[in-house]
Amino acid sequence: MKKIMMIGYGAMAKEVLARLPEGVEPGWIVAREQHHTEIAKAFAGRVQALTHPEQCTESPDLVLECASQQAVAEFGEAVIKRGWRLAVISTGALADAALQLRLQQACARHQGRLIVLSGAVAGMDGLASAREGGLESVTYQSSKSPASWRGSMAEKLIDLGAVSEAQVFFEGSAREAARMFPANANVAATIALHGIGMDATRVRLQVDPHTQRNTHSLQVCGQFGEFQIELCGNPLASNPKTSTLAALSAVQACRCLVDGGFMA
Ligand SMILES: NC(=O)C1=CN([C@@H]2O[C@H](COP(=O)(O)OP(=O)(O)OC[C@H]3O[C@@H](n4cnc5c(N)ncnc54)[C@H](O)[C@@H]3O)[C@@H](O)[C@H]2O)C=CC1
Ligand SMILES: O=C([O-])CC(=O)C(=O)O
Repeated sequence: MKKIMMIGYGAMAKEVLARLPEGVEPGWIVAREQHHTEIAKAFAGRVQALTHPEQCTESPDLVLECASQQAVAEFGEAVIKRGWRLAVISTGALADAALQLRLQQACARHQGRLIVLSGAVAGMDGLASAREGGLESVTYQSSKSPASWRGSMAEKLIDLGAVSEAQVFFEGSAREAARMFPANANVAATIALHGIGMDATRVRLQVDPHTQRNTHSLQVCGQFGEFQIELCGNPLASNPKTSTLAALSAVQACRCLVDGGFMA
């Protein structure tokens, strides 16, 4: 049996835990203290609730971050320094160049591993391949419902209750998008990390009052030619900001632990 450590106990973490493949079980969940009683009840004491990964006295087969950019900053280095494998979904944390460097250095020094999950988007394999030949431009647009943008910086840039047509309210780099919209624009960072980087990747964020879905459009031009991808993702019922596919990418990483498959 493979044992994972989950960081976070929100919408995505619960979805992933509910879909864990046979042969994988949670051993530890790092969560805020107010969730510890809920965790004890949900797993009848079989899972240890922790406030920090360092409280774990064994070695998880995989540490899965499904929490926040802040959690990556808070715990990432400690996890990697123990030589563990850390798969992150809050990839926008790596828009902090100093943090990215610290995590990379920790990997090199301690034989740990940092895995960038593909999350809510597809095509990261092709984008990474295209980079080998040289990329000219990478443009990403995210389009979501007003409900998906509530509670984010979008509320300062546009009146979400008053939009009657799809409207772009932010244009900038992946680095800016990931830092300004930590719960909504991790995909921008994921694309940047597989492609031409945080500053050269162009990002547009749109609110569309006529959709319930999270649509990710990617346009890539380079020496290889060009490709476009449009992915219309169903959000999780428990969090309209978060696409179901993002949770499934974490489930797939867990499946690789048991079937020996390739973990991107
Ligand atoms: N890469 C991608 O394609 C995607 C990434 N995401 C990101 O995944 C993460 C999880 O998403 P959801 O579960 O939907 O969010 P959520 O808000 O439903 O749950 C997050 C949970 O993590 C916990 N948490 C946050 N920081 C923590 C910390 N430092 N220590 C312990 N617990 C902490 C919160 O208390 C909360 O329970 C978010 O950062 C989100 O932006 C979401 C969708 C797609
Ligand atoms: O789930 C999505 O559609 C994308 C998302 O929240 C993110 O990029 O952070």
